[in-house]
Amino acid sequence: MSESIVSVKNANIYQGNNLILQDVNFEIGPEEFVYLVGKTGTGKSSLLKTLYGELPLKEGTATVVGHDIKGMTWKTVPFLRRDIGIVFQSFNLLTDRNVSENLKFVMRATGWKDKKLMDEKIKEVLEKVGLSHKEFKMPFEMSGGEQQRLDIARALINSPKLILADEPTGNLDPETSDDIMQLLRLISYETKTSILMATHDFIVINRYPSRILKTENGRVLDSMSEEFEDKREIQVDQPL
Ligand SMILES: Nc1ncnc2c1ncn2[C@@H]1O[C@H](COP(=O)(O)OP(=O)(O)OP(=O)(O)O)[C@@H](O)[C@H]1O
Repeated sequence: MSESIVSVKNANIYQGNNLILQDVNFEIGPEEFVYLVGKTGTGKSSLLKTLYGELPLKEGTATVVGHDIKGMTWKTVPFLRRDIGIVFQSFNLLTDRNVSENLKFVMRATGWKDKKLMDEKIKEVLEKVGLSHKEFKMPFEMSGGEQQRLDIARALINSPKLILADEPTGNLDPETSDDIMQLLRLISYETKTSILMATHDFIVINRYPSRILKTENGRVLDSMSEEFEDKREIQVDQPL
């Protein structure tokens, strides 16, 4: 695999002192779309949080878009966050600010200053997610699908090479989930962004098949590995 976007080697993932996943090894290449599946409580969010610097990496190594995750501090995490996009199940929008202000908040926090450039970028990302002309809408005036589109627009502000998405369709009905999946896949394709997406949504996985990482029994299984093919352990034909 050429230059990895994510590289995790012999990593142990902890919540506090509790070991959640051990000896985690995988790489994600440019433009790859990878699902992260597994039963509830098996460590999907913990793994993602470690990759975006919310949980410390105590053992092993991980590189995310060129950032060494080990030893990250509150001072260095913002540099990592500038280079990745994060999409949440619960959208995490500022409910008292409109669409444009939600985007500007992130822009200011990540060093944007030029007003004209900011307006241009806002127009560009809103167009990309299908929210053109909605810049003055408040989150409560928008449907769940529109709020998720705004969350995705926010993740795209700094043109990241990687999006980490934690159950982005978890709060949406099947039709809206499908729209959001199409959008994420389009973004991955058009903007050459790698995406690692945690999901329980087996309908989505079967409809848009792609590589799968599965958390199970304290390990991460990789559908690309020979071990996985031999054992045929990952079957996503039922709710996870
Ligand atoms: N803030 C926390 N403090 C302590 N333990 C936690 C915390 N968050 C999660 N855990 C524990 O870590 C383990 C893994 O949880 P995690 O949220 O990573 O799983 P998950 O696969 O993402 O689950 P879900 O599919 O329900 O989101 C669980 O045993 C959980 O109870």
